[in-house]
Amino acid sequence: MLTLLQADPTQFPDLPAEVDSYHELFPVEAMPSAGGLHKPHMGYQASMYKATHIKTGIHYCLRRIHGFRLSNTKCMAFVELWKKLSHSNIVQLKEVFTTKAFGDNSMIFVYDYHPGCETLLSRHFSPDQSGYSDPFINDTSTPRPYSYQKNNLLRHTQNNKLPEPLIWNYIIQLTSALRVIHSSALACRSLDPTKIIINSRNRLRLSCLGVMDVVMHETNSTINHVTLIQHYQQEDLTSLGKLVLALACKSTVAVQRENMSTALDLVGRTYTPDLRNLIMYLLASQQRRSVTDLMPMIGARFYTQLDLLHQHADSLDDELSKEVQNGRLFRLMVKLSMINERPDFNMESTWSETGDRYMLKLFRDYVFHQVNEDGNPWLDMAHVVQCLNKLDVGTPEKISLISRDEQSVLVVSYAELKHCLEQSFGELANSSMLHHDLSGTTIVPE
Ligand SMILES: Nc1ncnc2c1ncn2[C@@H]1O[C@H](COP(=O)(O)OP(=O)(O)OP(=O)(O)O)[C@@H](O)[C@H]1O
Repeated sequence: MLTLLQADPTQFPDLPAEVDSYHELFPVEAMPSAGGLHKPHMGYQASMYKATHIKTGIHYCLRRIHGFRLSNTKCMAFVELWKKLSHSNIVQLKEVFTTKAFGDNSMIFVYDYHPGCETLLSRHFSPDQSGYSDPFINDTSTPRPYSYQKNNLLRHTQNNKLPEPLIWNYIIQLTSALRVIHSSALACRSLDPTKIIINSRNRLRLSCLGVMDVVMHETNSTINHVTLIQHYQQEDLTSLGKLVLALACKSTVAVQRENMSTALDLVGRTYTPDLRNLIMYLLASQQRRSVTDLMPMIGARFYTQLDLLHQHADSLDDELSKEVQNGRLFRLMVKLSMINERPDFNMESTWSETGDRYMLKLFRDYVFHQVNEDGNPWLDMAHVVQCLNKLDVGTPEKISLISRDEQSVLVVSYAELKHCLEQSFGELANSSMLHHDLSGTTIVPE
């Protein structure tokens, strides 16, 4: 449903009808009020839109960096690397281009669209979650007493403690993404709770990938970014440590330098030593760290995660197999409906009422228009499903089809009915201009 949302032109008069190969733009987040500015994003204003690809109809997420001129195309090498990177915990980058469609020079990053996601910040650190609002937050000049910070953090951790298995679940997903990113000689550079999206099943995805490489390359073109990658990768690991610490304390205040040791104490008291050790390792920025060193720390929790994923995949398989059956019956019903009571075909007004088609018409009555002894409608889904399945298979079982005036009875097998259906649909398909079925595959009339 979310993918079908369309913007109301009166509400968003400034939205262009088309941007490069995309149309039907819809702001993913509230647009700033008239005269207001979008939030700054590494020095640039940024906004997010859902959009539809004009040719394929596929939905994408466009991240627009306002007022950005690309004068150096060297950074596009990073874009190519990001485009090739595919992983279940990252939002796939599709393409990057510049556009004047918004009336300025904008840079557009096109990503896969994941409907119904929110950011990790809004899931776990939103201001309306009890205990998050910090009375000092709006007045940075007011000194924050140490005891206040400590008590506040204590209150947070005790009242809003996230279950430890959930935190390890996040760690496994995030390290999994970092592992492929770092092994592709790239760095995430935006590992913070506003740039990680999460769906209702706790699947995390790193978003905004590649933006820093383009924007920072541009503003700092003298620096050789390739030589800095290792440095950025180390920063990713520090950011991961901060993120896990913030999650464990359920507070972004925990990662402020002056609160860190209190926060680590709290983690030690609230969670297993393994979690604290992992955070300590990640925050030890004076030593060289690697994402692969985290694997032994995760240990057997990995198997738990794998088992949960397999269970989920099994339940999806079950659901999918039901849908496959539904699809099969749906196609059968479409064929029947296309034949039954067709007003005319090849100038023949009685085509659907004679021969094979007459039997199919009586069969339609037999399946869908049964009545009970009192003449009232008899609505039995199991009867419908059973009949359609027998028709699809073409069983030798015979049924009696009664004419509407009840003057004649035709005894016919499902195999014969199936033959009638295929013959009649074949005639229709042969004379239609488009020899395609509803799934887009060519119909070869039998
Ligand atoms: N690929 C995506 N598919 C669907 N929704 C997304 C996608 N990427 C981000 N979003 C959603 O778009 C919204 C805005 O994302 P954005 O990255 O701008 O976060 P933000 O919290 O507004 O951070 P910032 O203030 O730094 O821009 C968020 O609600 C996020 O859940």
